[in-house]
Amino acid sequence: MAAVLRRGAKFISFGSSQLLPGGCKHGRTSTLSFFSSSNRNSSSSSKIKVDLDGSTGIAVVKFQSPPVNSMSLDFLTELSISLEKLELDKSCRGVILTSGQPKIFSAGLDILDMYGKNPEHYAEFWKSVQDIWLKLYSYSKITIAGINGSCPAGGCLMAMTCDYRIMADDPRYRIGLNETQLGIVAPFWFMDTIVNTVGHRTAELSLQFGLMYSPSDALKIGLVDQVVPEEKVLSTATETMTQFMAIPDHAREISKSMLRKPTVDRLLAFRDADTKNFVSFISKDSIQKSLGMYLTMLKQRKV
Ligand SMILES: CC/C=C\C/C=C\CCCC/C=C/C(=O)SCCNC(=O)CCNC(=O)[C@H](O)C(C)(C)COP(=O)(O)OP(=O)(O)OC[C@H]1O[C@@H](n2cnc3c(N)ncnc32)[C@H](O)[C@@H]1OP(=O)(O)O
Repeated sequence: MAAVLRRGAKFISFGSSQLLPGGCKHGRTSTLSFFSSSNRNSSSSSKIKVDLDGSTGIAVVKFQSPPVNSMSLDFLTELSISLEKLELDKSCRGVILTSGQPKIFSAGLDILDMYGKNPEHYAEFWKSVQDIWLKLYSYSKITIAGINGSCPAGGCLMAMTCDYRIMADDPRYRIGLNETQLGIVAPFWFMDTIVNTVGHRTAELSLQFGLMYSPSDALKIGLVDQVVPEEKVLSTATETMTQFMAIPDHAREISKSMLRKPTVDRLLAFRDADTKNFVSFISKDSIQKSLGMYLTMLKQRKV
């Protein structure tokens, strides 16, 4: 624990907030590529690229929203549509979520969607966050996160919805639910998800301190399942997918659903109340002030 906190102390501090170790800067343009082979089915919206290999049944869903794949309303909407199409596509049996941006899996929820907007926008944004979680946590197909970069807060939540997590072995990368570091509180279903992933005691420490883990520490607590060299993330995800695919789909699917249904049902039962809570919490002057300071710090932090 002390070791984890010491590592955490390397984060840049600003008031009560801390940042992930930086150093990487990103271009804001991206190049889209298309496959022509008849066995491959590629589609690309502006933020999500889908490459479905019909011969294996594996779809790679790549986030390509520079600079940091933050989960904006547009990002979430495009991802939701892509996942829905793949779920309906009988030729797809499994989905690998990964990033096309260097050093970042996803920077989590887009803070700009939670700052300086009106309550209607906050409600629409929050419903889209709930929607992507509900979709992924109850996704019938196999999901594997190929975590090829840092993965704070909402990024970590998205990775935790997957059936298996493989993280790149780069000590600069971090993963975790760091909400308390921003002065905000992870909602109950974020908490349920981490409890289901690492167990109650580890989740308590993790959530209260807003801990961000290196790949090796994340492996120790079971937040990720495997750590491999970065260049092997995708091939390892494909190999792992093949192992999942060896299990009869219906048996695997029903097992997943039985294990996750109580958690999914809890959000479904309180979805409207959760949206109201979010809107009222995020609209508070004190929270807006914290987020504003955090954004300023993010923008000023040039190394
Ligand atoms: C009782 C409770 C009831 C209800 C609940 C209520 C509310 C709370 C729930 C909210 C749950 C929140 C979940 C979240 O996901 S919040 C987001 C958390 N994310 C972070 O803290 C990550 C912040 N970012 C970083 O640490 C670094 O950017 C990162 C990812 C390590 C990358 O570092 P680096 O490569 O050096 O890149 P920069 O820092 O220079 O960033 C480039 C550029 O991107 C902007 N940016 C970064 N992250 C975000 C973000 N999450 N949203 C929006 N914009 C982001 C950054 O400002 C830079 O912008 P610039 O214009 O300067 O280029």
